[in-house]
Amino acid sequence: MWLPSFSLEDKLAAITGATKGIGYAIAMAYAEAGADIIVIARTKDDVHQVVKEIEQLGRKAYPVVADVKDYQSIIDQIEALIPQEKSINILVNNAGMNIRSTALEVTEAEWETIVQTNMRSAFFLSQYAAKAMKDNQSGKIINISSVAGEVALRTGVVYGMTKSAIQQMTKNVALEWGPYNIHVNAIGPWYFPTSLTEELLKDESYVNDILRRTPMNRLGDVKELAGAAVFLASEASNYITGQTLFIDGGMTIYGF
Ligand SMILES: NC(=O)C1=CN([C@@H]2O[C@H](COP(=O)(O)OP(=O)(O)OC[C@H]3O[C@@H](n4cnc5c(N)ncnc54)[C@H](O)[C@@H]3O)[C@@H](O)[C@H]2O)C=CC1
Ligand SMILES: C[C@H](O)[C@@H]1OC(=O)[C@H](O)[C@@H]1O
Repeated sequence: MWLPSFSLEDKLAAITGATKGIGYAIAMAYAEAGADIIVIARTKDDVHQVVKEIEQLGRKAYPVVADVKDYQSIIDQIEALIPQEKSINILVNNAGMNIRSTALEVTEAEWETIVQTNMRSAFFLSQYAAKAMKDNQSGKIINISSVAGEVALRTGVVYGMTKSAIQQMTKNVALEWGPYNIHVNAIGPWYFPTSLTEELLKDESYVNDILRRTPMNRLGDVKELAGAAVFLASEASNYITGQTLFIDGGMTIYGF
């Protein structure tokens, strides 16, 4: 057999921000690939709606209603919810947000919100998941970064800093946890229509600016990102760790 397995059968995946946009696409693709899902987001009704959709696929789903800034609440809910004999096999640190202030305008409050949401939560949830993965000598962590972690965007210095940090964290913990067979990778999207980008993408001239920087001359579709997320969660990526895979229509290689 040469074709590796892309199946997530019998795996338990925890996904932050799993009720909308990229996180929702990943959650549904993982369920279709056979995984049970811990659905983590802030809005109770949204979380329970996604739980229902996953159960309709024949998978188990566990609702965790929390703000990732309060990552301890997430850990406590997971500990209370999942059966003793189960533990997280896959963690997707997806939840993220941006406040698009210029560097001269950024406030400390904005800094704290962006840093705690995008960076601190990802590290401490990774640390929590990795402890069980180390015992199992197996695990997959996928961090959702952004092209903003690789190149300068006009959409906020603090956001870009957190995404660069996510890419560096991916490398560092991949180095430390490689001996435990824990694979840690990141995905760096360019623009995908979601609620995070909805307002921006209503501006035709802004979209034209995006397309001028995009060799494929179009925005992404979250379904095109879900496939890479399944690959990085499956056995098919078992010798890949510490990498950031840019899913960007070619944007990060566009020189001139
Ligand atoms: N949509 C895009 O064009 C791009 C998105 N990204 C990244 O992809 C990830 C997902 O973004 P989208 O799906 O576009 O956003 P979205 O806003 O459509 O969905 C984000 C999800 O995360 C949840 N979330 C946000 N802050 C949270 C918090 N503090 N606690 C718990 N849940 C929280 C939201 O409720 C939602 O379910 C983010 O990390 C973002 O930085 C990166 C590059 C481009
Ligand atoms: C590509 C960026 O990550 C994108 O830019 C924004 O303004 C949004 O915050 C998205 O994350």
